[in-house]
Amino acid sequence: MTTDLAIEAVDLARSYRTRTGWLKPQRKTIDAVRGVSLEVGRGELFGLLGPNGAGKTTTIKMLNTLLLPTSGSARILGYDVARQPLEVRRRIGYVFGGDRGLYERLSALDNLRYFAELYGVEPREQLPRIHELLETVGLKGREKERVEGYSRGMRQKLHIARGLLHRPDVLFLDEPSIGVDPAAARELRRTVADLVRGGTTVLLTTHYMAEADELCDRIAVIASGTVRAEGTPNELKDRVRKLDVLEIQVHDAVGEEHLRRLREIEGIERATAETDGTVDVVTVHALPSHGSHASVLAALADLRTGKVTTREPTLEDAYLSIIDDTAATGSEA
Ligand SMILES: Nc1ncnc2c1ncn2[C@@H]1O[C@H](COP(=O)(O)OP(=O)(O)OP(=O)(O)O)[C@@H](O)[C@H]1O
Repeated sequence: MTTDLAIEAVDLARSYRTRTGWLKPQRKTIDAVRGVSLEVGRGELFGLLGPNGAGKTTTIKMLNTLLLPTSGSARILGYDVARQPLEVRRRIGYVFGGDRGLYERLSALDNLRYFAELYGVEPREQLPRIHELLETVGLKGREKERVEGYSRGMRQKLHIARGLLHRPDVLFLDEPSIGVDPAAARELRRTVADLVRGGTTVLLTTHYMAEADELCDRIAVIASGTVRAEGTPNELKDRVRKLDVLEIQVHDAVGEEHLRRLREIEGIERATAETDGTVDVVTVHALPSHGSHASVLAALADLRTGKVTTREPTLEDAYLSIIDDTAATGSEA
């Protein structure tokens, strides 16, 4: 079967039926994914971003045949996920973040041997393939150690090696860098980029915007089960390029009232505050027409303010603006 598309989803939807309450159980339907359409070309690295509960994992589970869609359809390399699941499974790998799925008491080598057997890798091919993958993910030399002594980054690399044993054409990576330190996360990104250079198609979910910006060819932002925006990282950033982003350090606690005052200033589209433990940082997205910074500082006049900086909008700014629009149109679930 030949097609240029590695992943194609058309109006994919999935609802879950749950029961709430104990004495008087009530049935509830959750529409986790409500009509997602996506096209990912062969060899592309495609990112799926969205807040908690947006429907990313549910979408991935339908694409990798773990869940049947309630409606809509999807094809992987031309094979239908509902009607040809075995053809699909042979060609995909699935790596999810976290601690599940590895045997702690076994070495990395024995884990990979076990999974190679399970995935039906030819016995003669198993060891060479395992050593090649240990090299690819940077675990060579540590393969005889038990997984229980592995750091989180090493486990994630081992997960990736496991997902690649049967040479899948399409790899689903669900939050691969969750809980991984910055240096290990950088190495993981390098591994993923190398895979894509080698021709593997990757669908990645992540909550780390810098990671998505660095890695992804294209991104879909999903919220409340539907795609809210799609494009290259630069195209998404273009949505907020017209805005000035202002960051103000504040040495007192910033309250809701301050943010409300800021949002009332004409030309200010968004105001948020974050703390790094010692200092609060207020971030303001403003139209260039909003005038001087004086009005912003006036709204924070009762606080001790420090450095004020302006910077280029990032993918995170674009993402937050897309998610804000979703909330503003009242379409949150
Ligand atoms: N097995 C299930 N039974 C009932 N509801 C579920 C089930 N799995 C997911 N959901 C619900 O479906 C919605 C989408 O969940 P999903 O896990 O796909 O989101 P997500 O975007 O992957 O979130 P996160 O970033 O938190 O992993 C959520 O409201 C979630 O509570």
